[in-house]
Amino acid sequence: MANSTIIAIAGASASGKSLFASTVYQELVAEVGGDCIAVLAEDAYYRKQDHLTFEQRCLTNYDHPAAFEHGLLAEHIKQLKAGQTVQMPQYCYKTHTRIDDTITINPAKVVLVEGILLLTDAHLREQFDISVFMDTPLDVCLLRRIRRDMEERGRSLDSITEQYKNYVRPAFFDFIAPSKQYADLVVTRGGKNEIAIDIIKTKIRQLLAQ
Ligand SMILES: Nc1ncnc2c1ncn2[C@@H]1O[C@H](COP(=O)(O)OP(=O)(O)O)[C@@H](O)[C@H]1O
Ligand SMILES: Nc1ccn([C@@H]2O[C@H](COP(=O)(O)O)[C@@H](O)[C@H]2O)c(=O)n1
Repeated sequence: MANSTIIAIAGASASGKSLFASTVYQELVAEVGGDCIAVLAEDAYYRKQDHLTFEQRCLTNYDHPAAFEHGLLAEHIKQLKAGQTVQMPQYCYKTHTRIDDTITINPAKVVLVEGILLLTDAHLREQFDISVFMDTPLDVCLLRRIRRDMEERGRSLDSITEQYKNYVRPAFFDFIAPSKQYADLVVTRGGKNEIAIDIIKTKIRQLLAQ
């Protein structure tokens, strides 16, 4: 299957990107089937850090573009567009590195890609047909991140606070907020904005009908 449409969903950490992408995916996949739509996560492309100790990995700045293998993500998007299957890496936030398994992603007419720094990279931007920016207020993102990182990513309140002050907040102002200019659509209120979800679903249905 060639000529896929690639839809990027960017925005701050815990702005609702994953929820937005998975809601669109789940609601459409029931209707159109798994062959038509696929999801990639930028987080899956965090660099492998097997050569570092756990203590060293805790010091990495995970909000800087250098933390990601964006070249591999761009390559995978190109392969999907060319009708080829890719092996998306799997990432573990508890060990701060990839696990050995991969997830097979088959080419699909519409591919959703979600992640914090997607719109900051010119090579990636060239691959996107539609770009969405989740414009959730930063204090709301922080509250959601604290809860999520404690419940799902094995973090303490102290470690979340330190990482937020040193890396997450500065990266939002240095990289993420300036990348909003590249978005076609800006979504407020996070991953449960039903009107925005419906707009993207309607656009995808149109693409699938072509
Ligand atoms: N509009 C919303 N209302 C309530 N909770 C939300 C909303 N959007 C996202 N969340 C919750 O906030 C947390 C972060 O959302 P997530 O989609 O993982 O963000 P991101 O992928 O941008 O980091 C999750 O626990 C998610 O369920
Ligand atoms: N080992 C890691 C890797 C990443 N992070 C944080 O994840 C954020 C991006 O993922 P979202 O789902 O929140 O968009 C990013 O802000 C990193 O700080 C981490 O804490 N540990």
